[in-house]
Amino acid sequence: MRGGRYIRAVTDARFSLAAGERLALVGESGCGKSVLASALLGLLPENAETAGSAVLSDETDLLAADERTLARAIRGRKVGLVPQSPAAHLTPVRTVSSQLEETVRELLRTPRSSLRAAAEEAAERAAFPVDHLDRHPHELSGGLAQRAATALALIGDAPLLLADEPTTGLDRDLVERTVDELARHTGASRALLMITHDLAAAERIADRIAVMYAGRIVEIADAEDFFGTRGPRHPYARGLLDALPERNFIPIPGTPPELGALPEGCAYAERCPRASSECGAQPVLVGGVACHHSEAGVGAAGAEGGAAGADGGVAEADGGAAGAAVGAAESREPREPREPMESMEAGHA
Ligand SMILES: Nc1ncnc2c1ncn2[C@@H]1O[C@H](COP(=O)(O)OP(=O)(O)OP(=O)(O)O)[C@@H](O)[C@H]1O
Ligand code: NI
Repeated sequence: MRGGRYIRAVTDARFSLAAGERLALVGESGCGKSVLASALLGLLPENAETAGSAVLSDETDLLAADERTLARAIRGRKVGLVPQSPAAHLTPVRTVSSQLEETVRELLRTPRSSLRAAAEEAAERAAFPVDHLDRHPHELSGGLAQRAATALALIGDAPLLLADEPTTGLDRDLVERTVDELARHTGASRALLMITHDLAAAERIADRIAVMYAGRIVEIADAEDFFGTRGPRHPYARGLLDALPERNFIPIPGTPPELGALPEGCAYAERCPRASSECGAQPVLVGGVACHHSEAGVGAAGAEGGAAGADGGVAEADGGAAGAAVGAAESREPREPREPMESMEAGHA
């Protein structure tokens, strides 16, 4: 960071993503979600450092790839990005058609004479109205700009879509429409990593939920369990759900810690109703939760603390071995459900 400060924006992020799976990464502002996404796309600033790996099923390591490989072979082709702010992502001075045509030409090598038809096809895929193709981004509503950006993200037929806050600033109706459209574009063989602080949007779309706090994934769970009767197991995740207006509407007291001044132990301890002296030691993610006092969940009493593996293969399949990953299938063929994992860590210098 400026002034020579070094912060670890993301630490020990471990997860897998199977072909066609939809994972929502949730957490409060500033917890490191976008840094994680940027790391996967090779879009971190020059002075950022990463460690570990993020491996696709064809063994491409997103963290090891150089800029040339990222630009030529990965972005758009293996990982499609649905941006946070479509209006800012689209080029203001060019029509939607010309931007689609350019991407079609680049990614699909479509001959000049067929570009317009290919752009129309790309538009239709994302439900962008063809009669708006000759408009400039500022002439579009928020929803249509989002569809234009989604159309661009889908052109390369990448097996993984990465959407960073795709619903920011949209009203509830539009949030639901956007999320449903993302669901339509993913799930068969195309996986989705959706970053959001909107838990309702996450619930609507995700198969699994990863909760991030102060740069770490503190819980990863099947969405059904997380939002259902079992509920979240990490006190922070529980707090997030309890804070929802449609649930208990009880905000979590306090604020997240500065990433530059994290405690040695659990970063949530100072806000946590369950904190004890044990929390001075960093809890590791075991069985899908990183907490010394994790909630056992309904009907599973006793899966406390260090009861590693009390939950069998729930947590990230690799049983807590160091390693994280994004695996997404390369082809449309069905794949085995879980990809191997490697570890990943990203920090800002
Ligand atoms: N380019 C950068 N240089 C220095 N620090 C950065 C940079 N980008 C992000 N950070 C820091 O990394 C931390 C994580 O930021 P990040 O943008 O990933 O949060 P986020 O979870 O995506 O939040 P939001 O929900 O607000 O988008 C923050 O403390 C932020 O200040
Ligand atoms: Ni962000």
